[in-house]
Amino acid sequence: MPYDMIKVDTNGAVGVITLNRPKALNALNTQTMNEVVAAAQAFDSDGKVGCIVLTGSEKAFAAGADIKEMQPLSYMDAWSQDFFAGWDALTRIRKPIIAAVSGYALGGGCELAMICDFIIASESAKFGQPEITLGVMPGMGGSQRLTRFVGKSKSMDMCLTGRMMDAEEAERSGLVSRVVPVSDLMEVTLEVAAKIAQFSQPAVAMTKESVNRSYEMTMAEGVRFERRLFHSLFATEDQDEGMKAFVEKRSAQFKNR
Ligand SMILES: CC(C)(O)CC(=O)SCCNC(=O)CCNC(=O)[C@H](O)C(C)(C)COP(=O)(O)OP(=O)(O)OC[C@H]1O[C@@H](n2cnc3c(N)ncnc32)[C@H](O)[C@@H]1OP(=O)(O)O
Repeated sequence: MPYDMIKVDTNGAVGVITLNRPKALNALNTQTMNEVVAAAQAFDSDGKVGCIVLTGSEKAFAAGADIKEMQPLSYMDAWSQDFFAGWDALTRIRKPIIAAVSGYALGGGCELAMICDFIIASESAKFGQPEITLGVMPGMGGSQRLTRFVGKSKSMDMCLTGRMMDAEEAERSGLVSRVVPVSDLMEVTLEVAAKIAQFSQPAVAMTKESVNRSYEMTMAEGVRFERRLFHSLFATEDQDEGMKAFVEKRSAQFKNR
């Protein structure tokens, strides 16, 4: 599929999706959404890809949903299209998606980064949910995901004032997993993604599923769910290979089966 709003590439076993609307600071319109989802689905079904990276530019990961596209919408337009529901498809991608964020990650940009499995930020990253300044509110999951990441108090502060959080505050609050210098962002993120991609794909996918389920289940249900997935991995050749390789003091050669 030809892409206009994104660039798609691979780096070894890592699939890389780069938002590419620099003049609009990677504002997320419907076409961008459709292309990101299509590219992520293609990587998800490509057996040679073990991990996906989603990134933007140095100035902006994404400055939000495209305000110029949204501005003329009526309630009926938004409701009948179930506007933004298309992004939910990303939550069904089974391979890990890492967001590599530099510059602005605002509104839908912050929400898109949070849909990913974890966020690596550069020192220039700025996160925010400024929808309140536009007379609306987060609509791509921000009020829910941000609250789970940073807690009620800070989430209320961010969503109700529209203020931005810098990378240092985002790391301290648990929104991002690590902060690196701007010039190192892609190198570090690709290294992290390549490390994940070398592991058994079924084990990685089930680990992702299990961590994500912790948001939706009670502790007791979640622990039972984890244990069932753990048991099922003993049906894979990779469990046999991984443990045999440890005992034999050699590197495991996973076959993703
Ligand atoms: C998904 C939901 C439901 O949660 C909703 C949302 O995401 S609403 C959008 C939330 N985002 C914002 O409100 C941020 C809007 N942008 C800005 O405040 C500023 O652009 C900035 C602070 C990020 C950067 O400022 P500056 O460096 O001065 O650049 P600008 O000249 O403002 O922008 C350059 C260029 O990009 C266009 N742009 C920026 N953001 C958006 C956007 N979200 N939608 C559409 N277009 C955007 C901006 O209009 C400029 O283009 P031109 O007007 O020069 O053609």
